[in-house]
Amino acid sequence: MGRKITVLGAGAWGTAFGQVLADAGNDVTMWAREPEIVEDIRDNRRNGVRLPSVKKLPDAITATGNRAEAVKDADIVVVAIAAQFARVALVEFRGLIPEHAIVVSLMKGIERNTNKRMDEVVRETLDLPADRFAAISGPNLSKEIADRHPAATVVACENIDNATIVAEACTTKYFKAFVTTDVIGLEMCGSLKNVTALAVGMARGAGYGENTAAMIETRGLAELTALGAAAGADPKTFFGLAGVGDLIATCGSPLSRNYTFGSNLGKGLSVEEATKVSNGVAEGVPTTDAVVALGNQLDVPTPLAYQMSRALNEGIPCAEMLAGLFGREITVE
Ligand SMILES: NC(=O)C1=CN([C@@H]2O[C@H](COP(=O)(O)OP(=O)(O)OC[C@H]3O[C@@H](n4cnc5c(N)ncnc54)[C@H](OP(=O)(O)O)[C@@H]3O)[C@@H](O)[C@H]2O)C=CC1
Ligand SMILES: O=C(CO)COP(=O)(O)O
Repeated sequence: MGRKITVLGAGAWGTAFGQVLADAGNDVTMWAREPEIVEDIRDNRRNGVRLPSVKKLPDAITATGNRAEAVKDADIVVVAIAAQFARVALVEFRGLIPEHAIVVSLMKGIERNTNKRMDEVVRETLDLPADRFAAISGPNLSKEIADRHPAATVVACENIDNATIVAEACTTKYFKAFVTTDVIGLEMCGSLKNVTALAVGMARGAGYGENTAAMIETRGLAELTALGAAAGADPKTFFGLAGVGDLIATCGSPLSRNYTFGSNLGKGLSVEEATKVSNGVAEGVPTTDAVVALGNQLDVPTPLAYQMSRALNEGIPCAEMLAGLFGREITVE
């Protein structure tokens, strides 16, 4: 049975996921703050600004810039806003979202200054009980999914029945959703892999090859697993689609904004220059410092995030960033 689903944020992933939801038989309303994007989706079934590769979105997608109208009677509300702006954007929806609706986050980031995950930010801002919050994360490069290439993802909710409702709502012939109750694990995977992708991109941009990339990915995985476990996640989550799976996709593709941002740094661009040429939000950039802070808070070493933070804040070159990953002492892997 098709549901009424609203997507807040018509960026690349919000729009591509809206298409998945429409393909799965749901009625989809996109909310965007820019009138040009609303009009383009509503009148032309296009999002020429954020997802130009899709020439025609499904007829079951419409758009509005009116918040109350967007979420009225929604069964599911999907949030796909740049993580650092989630709080400020969502506060405007407080009290508007129907009492029964499940709220789903697609976002992959940790909030700067509070060091909070998106499940914490969304629930706090909307005053939402845990059983009505779900997160979706996995190897989901938006352009490939918009092209309907086969892919899979994971839906996490403390209430497995609600995770299943969301998974069913986004299942199509080409998009497969698995479920879990490990919300913290899923959030940590999605956010922290972006820091690793920045570092791998930087190494690639600097001209380093497979050994270097494999070293960063493996050490990155160990770091995000340790931090995730300390935050309360199930370590097994890090070895599934949302962990290793997303690391492989994000660290291996120029379609990733984080990888590309890092690659531009590795080629010698400054953070300002890399930001200017970035095609959408590179969540790893603000998340890196939040990961270092979270590591300090939880007493977990985060050498990769720390060195990446030096690259972003102090402009250290890639060779120095990588040299700083390891001490002189020989340790057990
Ligand atoms: N692209 C991908 O492949 C994937 C992305 N994700 C995650 O999904 C999230 C969204 O990514 P994506 O859609 O690709 O990013 P984009 O950069 O394409 O879009 C970001 C969206 O956030 C909106 N936004 C930013 N600031 C505000 C604000 N103050 N108020 C309201 N809306 C705001 C933007 O609106 P505006 O256009 O007005 O600026 C835009 O709709 C990120 O956390 C990302 O990590 C997860 C999986 C895959
Ligand atoms: O999360 C993603 C793929 O799963 C998208 O990565 P980027 O945000 O780096 O583009």
